[in-house]
Amino acid sequence: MESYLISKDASGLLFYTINRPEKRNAVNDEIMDGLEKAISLAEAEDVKALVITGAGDRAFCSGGDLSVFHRLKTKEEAYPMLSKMAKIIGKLLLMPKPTVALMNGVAIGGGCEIATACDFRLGRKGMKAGFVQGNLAITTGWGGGSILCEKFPASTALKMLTDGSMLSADELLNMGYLDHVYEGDPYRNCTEFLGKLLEKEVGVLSAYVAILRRKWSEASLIERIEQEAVQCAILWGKEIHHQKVEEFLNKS
Ligand SMILES: CC[C@H](C(=O)O)C(=O)SCCNC(=O)CCNC(=O)[C@H](O)C(C)(C)COP(=O)(O)OP(=O)(O)OC[C@H]1O[C@@H](n2cnc3c(N)ncnc32)[C@H](O)[C@@H]1OP(=O)(O)O
Repeated sequence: MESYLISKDASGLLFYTINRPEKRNAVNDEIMDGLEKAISLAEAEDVKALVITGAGDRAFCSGGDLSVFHRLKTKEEAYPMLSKMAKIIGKLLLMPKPTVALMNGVAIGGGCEIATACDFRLGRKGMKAGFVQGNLAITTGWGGGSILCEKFPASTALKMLTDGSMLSADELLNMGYLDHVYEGDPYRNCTEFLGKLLEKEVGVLSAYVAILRRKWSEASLIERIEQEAVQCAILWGKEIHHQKVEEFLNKS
């Protein structure tokens, strides 16, 4: 089974689907590479927006694949992985087309970081999301913390990050993290939410998103994302982090 799927519909939407439902769509190197490929493909003239989603109805993305990444013990071993995904999420953040996180299920840790980098976030009724990294004695490491602090009020962002709790779809909607909560077919709900955006010329969409991208570039957001990866790698190398990951893997 392909670990990710890339498809394009007639209305100009490019879909990137994380296809590892048996691992709650956890991110490994292949998923990172697939996301980078989808971001590149979305630059095509006929693409109006990039939609990121997950296979199945249990999880959007459960973050980094702990069964793989827990082998990374030191900050020197963790940094290349963190920096690789931080760079890809930086490309997602600044890509010249609108982006949508179609959150078909739970989003955890790095899964929230991917969603936060998108322009719009749609959540399936009943889904939950949480920046749980603090519970694993690390911080976000793929840029999600820096982007959250850029896009949301400081207290909202800091509470989400330091709390490390799973928040319900209604809570996420009320705080403005989700733009819409949907029931039923994800594709239909996504196209209905985008609505008249899909009638606009690509040049208009690109010009509008450029206003946001320019703001974030001038705020040195890419540099801040890189610093976040460096900081996460330092915490990653500490013993307490490895103990917390072992606890999760032993639970499983
Ligand atoms: C790389 C760091 C990155 C960052 O911060 O930058 C991070 O993302 S750190 C955070 C990492 N993610 C997590 O801690 C989430 C761990 N997973 C869970 O809490 C649950 O699995 C959940 C809530 C996603 C789904 O719970 P549910 O009860 O529906 O399923 P199971 O827990 O039974 O899991 C099914 C199956 O999937 C495997 N699984 C789930 N998440 C991950 C993961 N992140 N990495 C690796 N494997 C994962 C789980 O082990 C089960 O596998 P099985 O072989 O069936 O035992």
